[in-house]
Amino acid sequence: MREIAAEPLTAEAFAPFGDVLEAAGPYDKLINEGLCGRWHDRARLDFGTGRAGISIFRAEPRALPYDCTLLERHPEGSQAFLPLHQAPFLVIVAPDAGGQPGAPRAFLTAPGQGINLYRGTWHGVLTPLSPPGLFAVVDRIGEGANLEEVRLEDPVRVTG
Ligand SMILES: NC(=O)N[C@@H](O)C(=O)O
Ligand code: NI
Repeated sequence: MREIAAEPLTAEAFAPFGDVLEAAGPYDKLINEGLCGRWHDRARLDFGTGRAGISIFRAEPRALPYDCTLLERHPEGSQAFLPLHQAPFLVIVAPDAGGQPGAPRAFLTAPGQGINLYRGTWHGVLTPLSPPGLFAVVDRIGEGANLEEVRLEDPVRVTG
């Protein structure tokens, strides 16, 4: 069993895997009569031959240390997880290594952060760490297979 420590999620560290969505730094536009900041167009969405869909996920909370036994990717589209709460959640990603996941990395979100996984990024499934585990998910709706799963021969234990 490999062991890795979860890192704080930052846009820089996550850049090879996707976007971090947060109201951080100066807003791009002030709208609604000056009553709303807009952090504009902050994610690289890609739905290939499909279309964008918004779904609601209610995922069972897990606990740290967390044993990750499966990684997956969506070859046909990006996937964004936008928490409908302010609780941190766990994000596990990995680079591609010849069509298989490479060395995994784990990130702990700050309250209010969401993520957008780039099309084809290896990742663990949605992993909340506290109830209610509610998220809006923006991903591809379309024909054809869009899920590749790899069960890890050497699971990864993620510590806090
Ligand atoms: N399968 C599904 O809709 N969700 C996963 O892709 C996930 O990353 O949680
Ligand atoms: Ni996924």
